[in-house]
Amino acid sequence: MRIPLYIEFSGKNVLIIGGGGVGTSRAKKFLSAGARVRVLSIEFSDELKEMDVELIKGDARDESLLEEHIGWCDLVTVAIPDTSVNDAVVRLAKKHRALVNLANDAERTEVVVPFDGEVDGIRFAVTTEGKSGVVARAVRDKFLQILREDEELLNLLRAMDFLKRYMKENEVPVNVRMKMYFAVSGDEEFKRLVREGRIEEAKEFAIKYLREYLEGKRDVDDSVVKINF
Ligand SMILES: C[C@@]1(CC(=O)O)c2cc3[nH]c(cc4nc(cc5[nH]c(cc(n2)[C@H]1CCC(=O)O)[C@@](C)(CC(=O)O)[C@@H]5CCC(=O)O)C(CC(=O)O)=C4CCC(=O)O)c(CCC(=O)O)c3CC(=O)O
Ligand SMILES: NC(=O)C1=CN([C@@H]2O[C@H](COP(=O)(O)OP(=O)(O)OC[C@H]3O[C@@H](n4cnc5c(N)ncnc54)[C@H](O)[C@@H]3O)[C@@H](O)[C@H]2O)C=CC1
Repeated sequence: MRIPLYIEFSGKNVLIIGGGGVGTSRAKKFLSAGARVRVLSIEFSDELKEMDVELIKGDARDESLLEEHIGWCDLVTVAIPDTSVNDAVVRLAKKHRALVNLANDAERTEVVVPFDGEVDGIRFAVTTEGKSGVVARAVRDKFLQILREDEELLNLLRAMDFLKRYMKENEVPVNVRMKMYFAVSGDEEFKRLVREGRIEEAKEFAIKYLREYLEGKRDVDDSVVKINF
């Protein structure tokens, strides 16, 4: 089963097999994340020729060539119509401990490159695992619209991010931090300030709440904490 992860790609080596439309879009994505990108292909798109990527002219059916470049990479993407090279890619990637993305075989791919979106620091990724890119795109757009219209949620993120940083900087112990996240975010006064977009006041309220708790002026029941690690 595949699980979602956000992985730092800067400094990682990515090999893309196939320099057509799909290979070019993958190259852009990994390059913008700071990866070193190498494209192995018979032909290259004009766009790729202008990009900061290494172009290796060759046929992926040549196994020694394939192994040389798979040995270099952390992740290999197959973006050619011919699925017959997939077996060799999967085998060599296993040998050299590289991750495999098969853009030409959604069922078999180890890594999925999802449709992703971001609104003011909230990131999400959507995949139908190959059932339909059109639908995954529509879901992505729907999520974007929902988040953009939810000013309250975006304000809550700003206030909660501030509270977390404040407590970590001030070395508030983790059990108290966990308690505060749930207690403060569930407090009616805090919620009202967030709803009304009064972020600075919400931040001040959160710090005051924390101080009162630490000074024993406020009692918070352990049951407010919704998760226990
Ligand atoms: C498994 C996966 C590969 C992976 O993980 O790498 C995969 C596989 C395949 N896609 C196909 C087709 C389409 N792909 C798109 C678009 C995108 N597809 C992407 C990801 C993924 N595509 C992964 C899972 C995503 C999921 O399913 O949820 C995006 C996000 C990222 C990217 O490609 O860089 C990119 C967004 C670009 C953007 O946002 O601009 C569109 C629509 C469109 O462009 O709107 C269509 C046509 C319509 C359709 O098919 O619905 C085909 C069939 C080819 C054939 O029939 O031969 C296969 C192969 C197969 O199914 O085996
Ligand atoms: N978003 C996705 O994940 C999508 C995936 N696909 C899949 O990706 C495949 C590639 O799509 P496009 O980039 O549009 O095709 P394309 O035909 O534009 O590009 C293919 C590239 O691969 C190169 N190539 C072909 N055989 C090769 C070999 N043996 N060794 C080295 N290079 C070789 C060609 O020179 C060309 O540059 C499609 O056949 C389809 O299966 C298609 C659409 C979307």
